[in-house]
Amino acid sequence: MNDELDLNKIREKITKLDQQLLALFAERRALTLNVAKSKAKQVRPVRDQQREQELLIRLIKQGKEYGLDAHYVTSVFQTIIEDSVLNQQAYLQTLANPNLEMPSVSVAFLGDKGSYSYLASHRYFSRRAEKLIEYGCQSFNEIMQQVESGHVDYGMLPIENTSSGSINEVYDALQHTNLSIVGEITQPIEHCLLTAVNTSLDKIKTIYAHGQPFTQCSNFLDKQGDMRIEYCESTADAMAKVYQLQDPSVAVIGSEEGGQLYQLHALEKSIANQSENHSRFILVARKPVDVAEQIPAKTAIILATGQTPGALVECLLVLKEKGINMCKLESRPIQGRPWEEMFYLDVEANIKQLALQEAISEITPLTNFIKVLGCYPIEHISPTNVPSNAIT
Ligand SMILES: C=C(O[C@@H]1C=C(C(=O)O)C=C[C@H]1O)C(=O)O
Repeated sequence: MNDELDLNKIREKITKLDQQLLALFAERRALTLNVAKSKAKQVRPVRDQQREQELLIRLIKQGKEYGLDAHYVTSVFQTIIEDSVLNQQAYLQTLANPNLEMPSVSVAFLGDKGSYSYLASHRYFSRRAEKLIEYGCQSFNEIMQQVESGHVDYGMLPIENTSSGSINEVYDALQHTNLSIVGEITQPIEHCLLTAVNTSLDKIKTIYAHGQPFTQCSNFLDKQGDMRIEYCESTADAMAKVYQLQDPSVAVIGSEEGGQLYQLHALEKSIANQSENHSRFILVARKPVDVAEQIPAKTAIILATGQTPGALVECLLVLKEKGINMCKLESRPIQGRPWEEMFYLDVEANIKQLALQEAISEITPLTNFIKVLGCYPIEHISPTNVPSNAIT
């Protein structure tokens, strides 16, 4: 056969090219680490969106010469840049906190292998530690206790989801802990219906899952008619159970990636109510971290105001006056004090910034209680857009 159309030969060439691409990705990554070292010396911000935009416009133009679509080139390079920025941030964080540089770290999370918290932990530490010691827990309180007692270094806790909202249990646990928030990560949640054996949707009679995925897939479940629902402590527990049963009438809601660890396969994909389904996780530790000046930071604060009219507004006005952006406001009841609320605020500022320190000093007398829960690098990298005339 003509060599050009010999499938095995073509695939061999593709395999070789892919390997070369990987080597080039790694070489680029190493160069961007040198960029981070240079920025550390000059105290320049990690992100330079003007440089990113120039680079994207040039690549789109060059891509067109190779017959490559502008959207394809943009999305590939946005992913590469996101990795480069996050890697530089992780490097600068270890410079600012030399004690964080450890060959192995231990992390407690909800569930076992395959849970969304497990996937988030692995993704978070893939840039930060060579070895991850996993500690699966049965509840959020157990995670907190494991970190508080020094049994593990970190705890990974889901705090909000784009479709089901805030995770109240975690907010409540934060009221009673001395742990600090030291990091965050946003994990795409891609719910699938997974089964252990070959089967079809009409045969499924029982679904195992954690409460959160149930809420997030309510539209899909409503359409399925009569199905028994078995609530589990975690997605990983649910997956282990379904693997053990090897039954064509049972299924579990979980990620395809997590399911692979239990030899489960997807019967239905993308079953969440919202197609863009993400969970934000926070990482807690016994000691706070310093956030390097070159990195955008977020500070989490909890406070309780008196029952006077406008007390919260007064606090928020201080932030406005200091030019500090609040990116989240959540309220939760205070146990034992009916109708009183604890407010959780996330602000886009570093606790080392004078403006935030002054704001906290001015807010304190307006409150009955105030505590900084932690200051940590913003892990979300919004992609730099290119002008539409560069694409067309
Ligand atoms: C590598 C740099 O840092 C960041 C990452 C970039 C990249 O990966 O190309 C570009 C600009 C910066 O946002 C740089 O400043 O050159």
